Amino acid sequence: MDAPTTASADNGTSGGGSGGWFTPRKQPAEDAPQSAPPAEPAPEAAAPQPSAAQSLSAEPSSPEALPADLRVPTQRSTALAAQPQEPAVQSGAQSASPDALLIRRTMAEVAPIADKVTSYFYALLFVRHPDLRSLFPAAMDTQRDRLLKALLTAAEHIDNTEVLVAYLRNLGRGHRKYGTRAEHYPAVGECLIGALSRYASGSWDAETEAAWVRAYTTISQVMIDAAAADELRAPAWWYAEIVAHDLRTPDVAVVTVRPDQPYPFLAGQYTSLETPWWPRIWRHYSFASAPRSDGLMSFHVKAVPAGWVSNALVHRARPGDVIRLGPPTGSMTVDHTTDSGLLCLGGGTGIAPIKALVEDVAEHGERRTVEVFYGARTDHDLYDIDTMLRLQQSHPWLSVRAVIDQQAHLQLPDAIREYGPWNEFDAYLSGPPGMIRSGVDALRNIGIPSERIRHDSVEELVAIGD
Ligand SMILES: NC(=O)C1=CN([C@@H]2O[C@H](COP(=O)(O)OP(=O)(O)OC[C@H]3O[C@@H](n4cnc5c(N)ncnc54)[C@H](O)[C@@H]3O)[C@@H](O)[C@H]2O)C=CC1
Repeated sequence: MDAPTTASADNGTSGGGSGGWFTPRKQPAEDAPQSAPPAEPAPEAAAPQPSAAQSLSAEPSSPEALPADLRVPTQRSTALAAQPQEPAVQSGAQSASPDALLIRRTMAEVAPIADKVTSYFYALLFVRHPDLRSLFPAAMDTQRDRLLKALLTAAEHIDNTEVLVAYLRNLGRGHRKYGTRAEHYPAVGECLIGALSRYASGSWDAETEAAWVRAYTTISQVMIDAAAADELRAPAWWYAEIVAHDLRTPDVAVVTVRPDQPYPFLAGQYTSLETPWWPRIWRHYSFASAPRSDGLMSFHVKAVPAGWVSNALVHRARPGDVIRLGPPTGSMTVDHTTDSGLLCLGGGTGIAPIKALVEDVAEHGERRTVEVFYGARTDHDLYDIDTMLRLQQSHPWLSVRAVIDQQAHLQLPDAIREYGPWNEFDAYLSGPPGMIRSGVDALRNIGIPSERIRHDSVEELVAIGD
């Protein structure tokens, strides 16, 4: 996710109130590409929405989802769902706004029946707007619980304008690859309110509805504006040809691709990826290398049980196949304005972005200490250890330690306690959700402040599989 930016009332958020329900203030270009859905099923491997450790306890965001699919990092300060008569975003720390309170009341009522609300929402959407069905994947299973979960989190963080706006801009940009257009937003908003009003009937009233309309109008306007601005500078998606496919273990492949046009990204970021075999199903993968002069990019993919995309990438994809990539996103990137050491924990395929970060430091010619702990269940699972050791040989500032659960009888986060001190280090964590959680705890316990701990969203990591 892009760094949060402060938004003013005019910052693309002032579409509410007039012109009917959720009527966007301005339309992006009419010829937006036709393709995939304004929603995305769960990710498989890489991890969206890098966030500082303080957002662990909450539900950080998914960069790809429905317009109302809001998962935002935790800090709270301001009001997105603005005061009545004042639909724009507010700034400054303050207690919950009246709209936020109304929205949370709705969410509290629907939380126990989230499944019903979600089903009803999609039923409404597809019955009233059958043309939108083709924007979603054929199988909606993984989509089903995303929206409500996201809304619950948005309700929780509705007053956190800064983070929410940054998140929504990212979401708006990310939606371009689905073929989402400005005119789709009112349809989603009306069906969302239709579903909420039906299932939150105990607390629903005109005031509550007005609060939701304001909030959704604001949300959709930020996304629409961001998509329109992005259209001026970047394609909605990139085609990328697979140029190498290296099966490192029976279920882990390193897949190297060549995008059809320049693809700017930063080491530590991730993208969304769609295979030709599962149209409109996008999954997130971290880039496994820093940007290269030849433009090639690679991903480490582990086939997970019932993972459609991951299994296709590992077992079916071959050089010559063409995939699609969404825009790069994520902020688990190296801060080159400091010379602090980097403490990096990579668990399993989580080593992918860590390798990219190491390459990034090397390219910047910095001689910062970089300490990598690479965790795996068995030594066979250390599929990229040779690459990491080669990097260690070339760079005296880099040290790589393998932590094998079976041999060490401890997991990655425990291992770092035996080294250090780490209090002068910036920490980067990449791997399974359990590792991120316990890693953050371990790092905090050894004195690394939260704001110096970076990782992708645990929320997204939890939602693994197809
Ligand atoms: N940017 C990111 O954060 C990325 C995350 N991933 C995620 O990494 C995971 C990789 O899966 P696998 O290779 O199967 O890894 P895995 O499940 O085999 O775990 C790898 C290592 O992480 C540590 N670990 C795992 N669970 C832990 C826990 N609960 N507490 C403490 N340490 C734990 C252990 O040292 C283990 O050997 C996937 O969930 C994938 O989504 C992958 C790429 C990038």
